[in-house]
Amino acid sequence: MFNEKYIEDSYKLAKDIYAEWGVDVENAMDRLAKISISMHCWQGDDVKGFENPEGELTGGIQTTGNYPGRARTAEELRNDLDQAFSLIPGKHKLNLHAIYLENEGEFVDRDEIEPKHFKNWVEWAKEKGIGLDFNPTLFSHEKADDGFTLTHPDKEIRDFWIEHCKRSRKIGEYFGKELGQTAVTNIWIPDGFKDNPVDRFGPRKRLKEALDEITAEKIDPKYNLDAVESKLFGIGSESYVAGSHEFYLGYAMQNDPILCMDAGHYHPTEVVSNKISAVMPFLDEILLHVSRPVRWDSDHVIILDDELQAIAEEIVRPGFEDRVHIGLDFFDASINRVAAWVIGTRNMLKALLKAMLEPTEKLKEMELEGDYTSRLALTEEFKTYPWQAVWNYYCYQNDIPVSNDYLDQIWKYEEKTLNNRV
Ligand SMILES: C[C@H](O)[C@H](O)[C@@H](O)C(=O)CO
Ligand SMILES: [Mn+2]
Repeated sequence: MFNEKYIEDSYKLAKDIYAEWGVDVENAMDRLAKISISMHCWQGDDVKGFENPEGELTGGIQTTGNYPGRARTAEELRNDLDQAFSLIPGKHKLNLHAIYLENEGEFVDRDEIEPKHFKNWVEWAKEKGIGLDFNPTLFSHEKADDGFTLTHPDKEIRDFWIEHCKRSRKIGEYFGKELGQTAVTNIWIPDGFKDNPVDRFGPRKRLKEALDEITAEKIDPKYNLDAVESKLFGIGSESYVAGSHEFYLGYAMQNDPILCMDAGHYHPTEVVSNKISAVMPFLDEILLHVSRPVRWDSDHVIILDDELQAIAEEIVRPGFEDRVHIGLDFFDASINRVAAWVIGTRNMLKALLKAMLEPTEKLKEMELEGDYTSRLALTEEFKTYPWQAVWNYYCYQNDIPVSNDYLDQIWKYEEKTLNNRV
């Protein structure tokens, strides 16, 4: 157990050190407490869901690893989520996919989903006092097996997926009404070509028309916000993806949906952190899928690396917390899945706190005066300022295990619960 005296003493020291720079650590902790991270359900079961868990994961995304203990039912997944949330400070949200419906033994196809299939999730979320977000699932289905959904040349298939997305928005609206927190319903489609297409325009035109039809019914943004997620390429769609960044940026600028940017969905030399300030002058709100691509869109658990820190800074420095919805998107089946959630979500929070402990206004002044030497010297120094003492205190105050102490709970849960799932 982390020593309480050590936590309190080091916090006091850190508080004084930051105060020298005019940084109020208590304000930073209050600011952090207001941020809700949307934790994704699909880390808990390798994106299998409960519609057809034996089915194959398609859409050009992949989980690798066979660590024991994957959740096999909604109840198991909720128990795992309870365990994860108990090790993360703050009140957060859960991001659900349509395939996480509860269909009471009956097959419910994607064009038939209704709010009632998610009522247990809503009851659970009410009990926990958390919000829910939603995603239609346009993969892992026979009607998506050829890699096309909303852009499909066959109108019947397109209509099937349009109906699925329409119903998904109504489920988002239901979440918003029931839980008193706006749900974000995010559309991601895998549609694309392995090799160079002749017609690049046709699928994009069909996608625009499909989105227009999906969003034709106005839903009060108090309850549901639509989001559209772009991608550069996927496995099997290396040459062309219809829903590219430019496509959805244009769509979001002309229409209501908010833009979703996933950290793994760009060329490896491009970073989402640098895109936030570029789109914010034009868009009211955005959604992020914070992920970690390693050589490809591999969806590794996010670590406290430079890009995660830069994303946090780009949210915090301009004060965009109310305009940027922070969602996580990673799925690693090679490690304890509850730990994956806890490590990734704690890292997102750490990065945000670290950014909140920066004397941004002073650094901006230096920049405006052209003193780039001080800017560089200080931004480097602040990297090793005692933010960790503040983070530890924040966890301690929230009654959440401090530092690696949370691992004890992970191992106990693994032994008592996860290891029994054979
Ligand atoms: C399961 C998610 O919807 C999926 O990861 C999507 O958000 C994505 O990023 C696909 O590459
Ligand atoms: Mn994503």
